[in-house]
Order: sequence, then structure tokens, then C-alpha cells
Amino acid sequence: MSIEVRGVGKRYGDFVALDDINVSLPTGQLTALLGPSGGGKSTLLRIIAGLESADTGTVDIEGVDATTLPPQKRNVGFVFQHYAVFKHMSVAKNVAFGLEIRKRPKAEVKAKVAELLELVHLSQFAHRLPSQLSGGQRQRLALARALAVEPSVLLLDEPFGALDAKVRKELRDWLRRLHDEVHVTTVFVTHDQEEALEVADEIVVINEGRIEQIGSPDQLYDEPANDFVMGFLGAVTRLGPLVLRPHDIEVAVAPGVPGSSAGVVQRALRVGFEVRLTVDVEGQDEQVLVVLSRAHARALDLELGSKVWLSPTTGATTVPALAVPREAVASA
Ligand SMILES: Nc1ncnc2c1ncn2[C@@H]1O[C@H](COP(=O)(O)OP(=O)(O)OP(=O)(O)O)[C@@H](O)[C@H]1O
Repeated sequence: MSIEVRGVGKRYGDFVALDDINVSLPTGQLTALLGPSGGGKSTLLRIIAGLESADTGTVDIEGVDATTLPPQKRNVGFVFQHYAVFKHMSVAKNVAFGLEIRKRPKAEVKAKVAELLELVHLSQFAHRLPSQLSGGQRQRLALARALAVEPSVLLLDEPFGALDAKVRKELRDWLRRLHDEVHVTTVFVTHDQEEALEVADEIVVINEGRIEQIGSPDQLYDEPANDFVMGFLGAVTRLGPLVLRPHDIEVAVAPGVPGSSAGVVQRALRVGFEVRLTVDVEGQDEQVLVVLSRAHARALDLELGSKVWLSPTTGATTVPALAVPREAVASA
């Protein structure tokens, strides 16, 4: 294991930011720390980096107890949302900086800088200043700079957070390809479930200072540990005692499936290739959301007021609906 976090707790005054966090991250893995704002993702990342100290617990990095080591002795590289590159230095100089202060031979520095600029696709901008780069190019520069000193761990805190949606998507594909080439153990913080599902080998879902679930993107999506994880990874709706995804509901125009719930279509909204139905179901206050393909909706000949019978599709992912809101359970 490259990173072992054991029993880590952190408080700010009375506020518990992290509560008994245990997680093992294997060497070479790309891990996402995913969760809502304020859940504790950045605090955990900063504790791994050594920028913050834990009140309890330990952090091992590559078999060394790093709990009390300062950041510069942990052999970690960081990139933050607003990473401060040296504004007065060229792109190449920025990448070379960490190597030069370590007094590496000139020829080695030159070769390494060329290799890294190639890797992040910035070779043609080597002599530009950071202010002459786009936001996405600047984050790639920040990554090249962090990788230059060959860290054993790369820590990224919402590295693409400040960029627009299209550039974010490009950089996310690029990060995945970069990781496939260099295999450095990487941990990145995100609150964007699509980003985590697309890029990570493994996702750690963090909420209210606790780990809700650890698993591969498929495991989290197909076998969510609870309604929080399920709801955080995509749209959900409630049908009787179950929480499930709106596309995992079978719609029939006659009763037939045992246990199906009778209802009336209240709204049918066409969005691109899908149709979203809002259905009033007997015996349930909350309306049920159902997503169908356009072709399927057309075949059923549905309109407002149509009577329908709803049931989970075979193989639907479901979790039990809690009778009481989660917050109430947590604070009880
Ligand atoms: N220095 C501090 N002093 C007091 N409270 C803090 C401090 N740093 C963080 N917190 C609190 O700890 C909680 C966890 O913060 P953290 O930044 O780890 O959350 P996060 O999951 O990364 O959220 P975000 O995505 O918004 O950054 C928040 O409620 C935050 O207000």
C-alpha cells in the first residue's frame, strides 16, 4: 500500500471535520475523494500532504510513518484549484525550478523538462510566461511542475474546479491518459460525481466527516452502500419502500406485475432522446420520477392522465428508503 490512513480524526473547535477515517490506497492507483461541500475531503487531502495535522490517527506513505513529517519530507506533489505558478518565469523554468533547487545536473534538468512538457502537451509553449497560457494549459503546467521532482504521491485538490465545463472535460480525459502513462499514485478531490466516475480507479465517498463507501466506480453505481451514496452518484426516486434510479422503473399500461404500484401520469417532459414522467402513485405523497426512451414512451402511447402501473425492472439497483430523513437519524 502506498498510503495508509488509520483512525484519523480532526476537529475545529467543537466541529468534527473528520471522524475515524481508515483508508488504504495501493501504489499506482488513481483515487477520487468524492463528496458534498464541507464533507471533509480537502481536510483529509491536506492531512495526507502534511499541510494540516490530524488530532488522532496515523498516515503512512510508502511504508514510512509520515504522521509528524513536514510536507517537504513526504515526497508528495500537489496541485490546487488556483495553483500559484511563478509568474515571472517561463513555462520551462517553472518546470525546472524544483530540479534546480535540488542541484541536479544541467543536462538532466534539460532532458527532464523536455520530457515533462511533451507529456503535458506544452512543448511548443516552453518559452511563454504563465500569463500567456489558457486556464487549462496553466493547470497542465502545474501538473508538470508537481511531477518534475518524481513524487511518490500526487495530490490534486479540485485541480480543474475553476475551469469551464468543456475544458474540465478535456482535462479529465487527459488526466486519465496521463495517469495510464506515468502510474504515479494519485489522490484527487472532487465534488463532481461524473468526474470521479469517469477518471478514478477507486472512489472514496466522504460525507459529514465520515467514509460512506469505498469502491470502484462500477461497485458504487451498481451496489451503493446506502441511499446517500446512491443519491450522490445520480438521480434517484422513491417507489414504495425502495429508492431506485428513474430509468430502473418498468411502466405498464395494465396491471399485471404482482406488487406493481398504480398511478397517474402528471407530467411528461421530452428531453433529447428521453422522456421524463412524473407520476402520482396511490398511497405515496412523493411523486415518482420515471425515465423512458422516446421510442418506449411512444410505444406505450402515454399522455397526461394515463393510468400506469410501476415496478422495479429486473436487476434494478435499489436501496431501502429510510422512513426518517437522514439528518434526523444522524443527530438522534
Ligand atoms: N481551518 C479551519 N477552521 C475551522 N473549520 C474548518 C477549517 N478548515 C475546514 N473547516 C471546516 O471543516 C469542514 C470540512 O472542510 P473541507 O474543506 O475538508 O471540506 P470539503 O469536503 O473539501 O469541502 P469543499 O469541497 O467545499 O472544499 C467544513 O465544514 C469546513 O468549514
